[in-house]
Order: sequence, then structure tokens, then C-alpha cells
Amino acid sequence: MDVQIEKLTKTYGPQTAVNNISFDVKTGEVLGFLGPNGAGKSTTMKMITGFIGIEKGDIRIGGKSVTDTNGDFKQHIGYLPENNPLYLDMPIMDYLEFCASLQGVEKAKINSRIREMIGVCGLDREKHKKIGELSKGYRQRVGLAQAMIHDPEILVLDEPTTGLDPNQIIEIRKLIRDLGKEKTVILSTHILPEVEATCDRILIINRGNIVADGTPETLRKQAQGNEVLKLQIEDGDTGNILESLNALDTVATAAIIGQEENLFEVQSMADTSSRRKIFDLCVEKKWVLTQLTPLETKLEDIFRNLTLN
Ligand SMILES: Nc1ncnc2c1ncn2[C@@H]1O[C@H](COP(=O)(O)OP(=O)(O)OP(=O)(O)O)[C@@H](O)[C@H]1O
Repeated sequence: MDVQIEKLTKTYGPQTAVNNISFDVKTGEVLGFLGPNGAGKSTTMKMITGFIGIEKGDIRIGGKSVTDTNGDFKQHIGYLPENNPLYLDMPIMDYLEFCASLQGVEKAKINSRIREMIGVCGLDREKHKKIGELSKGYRQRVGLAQAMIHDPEILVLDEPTTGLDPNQIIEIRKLIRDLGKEKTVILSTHILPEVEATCDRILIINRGNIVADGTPETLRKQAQGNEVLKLQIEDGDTGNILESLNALDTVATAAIIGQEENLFEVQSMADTSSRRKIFDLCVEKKWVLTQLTPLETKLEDIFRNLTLN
């Protein structure tokens, strides 16, 4: 089920938390929502899930404006809110049963759904405890279980892996990827490797504005511009190698970055690649090319450049 966000705005007093943003998320897509603290991620997620009202703009769920649906759209959405508010006095099983009936799961299916979620979220060992007796990571697992209990078509997860141990992080990321094949998933996170591990697409938001939208690969390409290669060439004189590299017609600059190990960094001219020419040069000169690595701009650098203002 597709989600379309159209010119969405939310202000708190004099502050614009979300500023006229538009984007679509399609079925079978996992969208990672990134941004520094206070950027507007949770506010946007709260509007998508109907947790807070829309001030300006519109949200379409499966093509229908949420303002036309009397709140019916909420049955299609599973939501893990930030801070994961839970009823601490309730036993896990009762809480999940309560969530399932609130979400309209058929009575006959409630027990099997609960069992499934207990398994998927790794809650088996703790399932007879009250929520208030659980550690932080287990409370997060209960939050995830309640978000998925009604098998919604759209999942909105605000920092889903917060507080989880490394084993569970890997399992939950895999689960999100699997769910994302058939469902529409929007997740926010501050963990950049998480985005690469789980998301098809990244949206970076800063001060309420979208500052980047694309796959990790496209964002890298946009930020990177020209090809940059790290080389190690053995069996040749460092000065000679540098001169020959600089003489290649695709090379903009070549520099020595490790004199003793014969390490070089080569930047190519715009829209060209020097890889093949470097390889041919080494063959011609009988030099041994022991390393040729494209240097990618890190997602961290892209994020910092776009959000440091
Ligand atoms: N109920 C509220 N009343 C007043 N201001 C609010 C309210 N909720 C959010 N804000 C403000 O709106 C801005 C966006 O907040 P939001 O929680 O959406 O950010 P976020 O991107 O989720 O941040 P974080 O990564 O820290 O969770 C912040 O400046 C915040 O202080």
C-alpha cells in the first residue's frame, strides 16, 4: 500500500517542525528517515500514523486522503512510536492480546498472532513477565510486536533498534528487510550503518526540510562527483610512477599518500574512469598493481555535509 506525503507542514508556536515536505513511499520499499535531533522525523511519523493532526498538506494512504477516511486508514498502519510507551503493569501476553483486539484482529486468530509475534521478536523467555519488569531491549521488542500484531500493510517505526543487543539488532534488521519486500516500511534511525543494512532509499531531513532523497548509491554518487582511486604499485620508482599517472589523459590529479609502500591517490577527470588506463600502464611498465580501490564517500560525510547548518 503506497503512502504519499503532499506538502506537509506542522508548526509548534513560532517553530516550523515540518516545512512543506513531499515524498512517496511505495509497496515493497523500506524508506530510511534520517536527520539530526529535532529535524522533524518523529513529527512527520506522528502525522502519517494519525497520532497528531495534519496542519497543512495531505497524506494519501493507498491513494485515499487520510482526511476523507474517518480514521479507517489506521488499520493499515503499524506504529512503533519514539520512547515506545507501554502499560507497565500489564503482562506481555495480556498487552499483546489487548493490542490485537484494538487493531481488529479476528478473535479466533489472536492467539496464533501473539505466538507468532512472541517468536519473531524473541520474547519467548520473558513472555510471562509484566512489561514493567522487562529490560529496555525487551520493552522495545514488545513495542515491535504490538506494531506488527495485526499484520499491517504499512509499518512506521521510530528508531526500531534502540536498546536492542547486537544479536537482536541483526534479527530485527533482517525482519524489517523481509517485511519490506511486501509491505511499505518507513523507519527513522540515527544509526547510519542501519540505513545501509535495511533501507532501499534514504530521506534526509534537516530543520523540517528534505535535503536528500535517493538510494545510498545515488546519494554517494551525487556527493562524490569524480572517481577517486587508492593505488599501490610495486616494483617501480615512486617518482616515475607518479609522473606516469599524472600523464594519463583521464587523470586530474595523482598524489603520493604513502612513500614507503608506494601508495597513491588518483582523482579522475569528470565523467571518466582511470581504472583500465592504470591497469594498462602497469602492464606496459611491468609494475605490479597490488591495490586498486575506489574510495567512496561515506554516508556519515554526506549526512554531515547536508545537516551541519
Ligand atoms: N509537542 C511539541 N511541542 C512543541 N514543540 C515540539 C513538539 N513536538 C516536537 N516539537 C519540536 O519540533 C521539532 C521536531 O521534533 P521531532 O521530535 O519531530 O524531531 P526528530 O527529528 O524526531 O528528533 P530526534 O532525532 O531527536 O527524535 C523539535 O524542535 C521539537 O522541539
